[in-house]
Amino acid sequence: MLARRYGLWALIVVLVGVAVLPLPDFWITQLNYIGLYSLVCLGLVLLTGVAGLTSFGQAAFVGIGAYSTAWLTLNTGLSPWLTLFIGLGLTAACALILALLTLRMSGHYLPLATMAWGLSLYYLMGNLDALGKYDGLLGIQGLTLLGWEVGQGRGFFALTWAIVVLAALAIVQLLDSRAGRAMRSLRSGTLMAEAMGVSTLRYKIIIFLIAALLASLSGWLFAHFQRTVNPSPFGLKMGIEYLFMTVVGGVGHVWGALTGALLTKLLEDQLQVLLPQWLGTSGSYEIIVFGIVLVLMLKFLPDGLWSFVDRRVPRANRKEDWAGAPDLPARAKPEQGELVLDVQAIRKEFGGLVAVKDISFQIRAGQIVGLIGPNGAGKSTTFNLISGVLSLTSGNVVFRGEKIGGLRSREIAARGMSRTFQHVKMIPDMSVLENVALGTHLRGAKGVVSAMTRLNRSEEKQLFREAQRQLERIGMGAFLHEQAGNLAMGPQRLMEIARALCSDPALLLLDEPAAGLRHQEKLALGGVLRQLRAEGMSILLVEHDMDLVMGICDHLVVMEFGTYLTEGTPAFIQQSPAVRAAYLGTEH
Ligand SMILES: Nc1ncnc2c1ncn2[C@@H]1O[C@H](COP(=O)(O)OP(=O)(O)OP(=O)(O)O)[C@@H](O)[C@H]1O
Repeated sequence: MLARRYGLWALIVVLVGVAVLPLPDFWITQLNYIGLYSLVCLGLVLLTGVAGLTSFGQAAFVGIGAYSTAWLTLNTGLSPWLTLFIGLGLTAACALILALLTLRMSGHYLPLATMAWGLSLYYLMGNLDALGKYDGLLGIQGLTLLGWEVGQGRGFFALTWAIVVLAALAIVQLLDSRAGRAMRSLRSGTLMAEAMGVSTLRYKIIIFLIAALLASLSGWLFAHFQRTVNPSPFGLKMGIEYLFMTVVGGVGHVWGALTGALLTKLLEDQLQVLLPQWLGTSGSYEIIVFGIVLVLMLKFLPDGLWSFVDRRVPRANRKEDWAGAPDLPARAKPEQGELVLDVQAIRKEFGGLVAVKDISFQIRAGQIVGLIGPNGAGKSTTFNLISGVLSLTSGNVVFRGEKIGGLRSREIAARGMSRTFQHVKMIPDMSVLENVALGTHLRGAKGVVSAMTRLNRSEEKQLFREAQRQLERIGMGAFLHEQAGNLAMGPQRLMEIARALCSDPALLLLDEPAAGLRHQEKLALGGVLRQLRAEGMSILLVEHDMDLVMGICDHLVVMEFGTYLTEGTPAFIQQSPAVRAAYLGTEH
């Protein structure tokens, strides 16, 4: 725990030591390059490690930062400190356009798109006369800061590493915030995040911009350090190398970016000298070694070298400093018995298959309604139509008097409907408390800049207080600091319910909450649901466990082959010959 708390200070002490000790200039130069690479890799940690978006095109953003300051300082005489911001602006504009064009792509299309823009920008730099074609631009001025030379050697070292440490710190703080939790939820797909009210595209764009800006900043420093720019350090090969460094260091860890940049650069230098000596011939043999190292790393240490350290350093529980935080604002709740949900002849067709055929039913405030039927009856599809995960073919859903058919799931969540999933969706490497705090997303407002600068602390306390309150409400107060991935199935499902409750819903949709639970856990779940109803919550339950359904539901709606079969009290449904026949698969 001490290691985590004082790790950053240890790094700063080492950096100051390097700056003042009489190390050979060669090593300072190497560390300067490592700092420049680290900035790009930090962006890749966010982009690839956190959001799961693979980019081979980061070197192109380095190029935009480098070329814009090179051209502007050489041709207009502007100060590099001004051209920095012009370069960042240009990068942001390019990144925004690329993000809007490519971030909706999934699978292998996004990495291919990043390669395409990496290649395009490389050839653009190499073919424009104004940018000196492949010879590039020469004679770029060094940096000075308040009269100090910081363009070379130790001055540049201090400047670059101060920026790297500040950027790393800002990202660490960002990831531990409302915005950061939303970003961390992106890796497991968009379904859960959207259901918690997160605009996943918006956060992907923000991450893409941050990564591009860090790369551009690195390019600005690079141009004034090298005093010359040409296209080769900004090509696809370098784009791949940045990703290589980050994966080797640990793409899921902020400090993995620095580790990867450091070790890759050091190894590259040593191999460039040693391999030709050993082999008795010159050539880029280090690339071959890197290729082999990467394959072995992906096989045996896929989370990177930093994960090796991370696993061995104990993690302290989050300090519980939110006891006195004020309550989050709560929405007005419907009166007992008021109509909350009115499902009006909803229909879903998948090609020729009618999965849900004109289903109608209602839920009133303070009711637990069960949606039951044999496998494949269309329950989950109905559930997804109501919560906005699937679009309606026809029909409508009215929630608290407002038509919500056609709205996105996050828009429906904002209106007070919250859900859990048939297969638990969580962020396994976050604590239970942090996972549940994701449910408060719509009730907070602080964004990326407040998180990076820690101006979000009072809101964070409110969000964590609410998350703790909801966990205690369902009897999970003892699990706050447990890593979510370590929980058994029962507590995982309860955690999802607590997360859904954090959004202050008027209607809770539970998709097979008892699936995979042991008998005692089912009894505990039944108790929690009864307690929620007693507190005025309305619940729609899709469930196969008939003991649970019959024991807690006020009203049941039965489906079969996508159609409405019947509805009524549990006692009525138990007696219904049509329902029995449906479950037994006989004619009725
Ligand atoms: N995305 C999809 N594309 C095509 N068909 C689908 C899709 N989703 C569901 N279906 C089909 O719609 C029908 C209803 O499926 P659904 O999952 O809603 O049933 P269910 O009652 O929830 O079943 P279970 O109890 O097994 O979860 C099934 O025939 C299923 O194969």
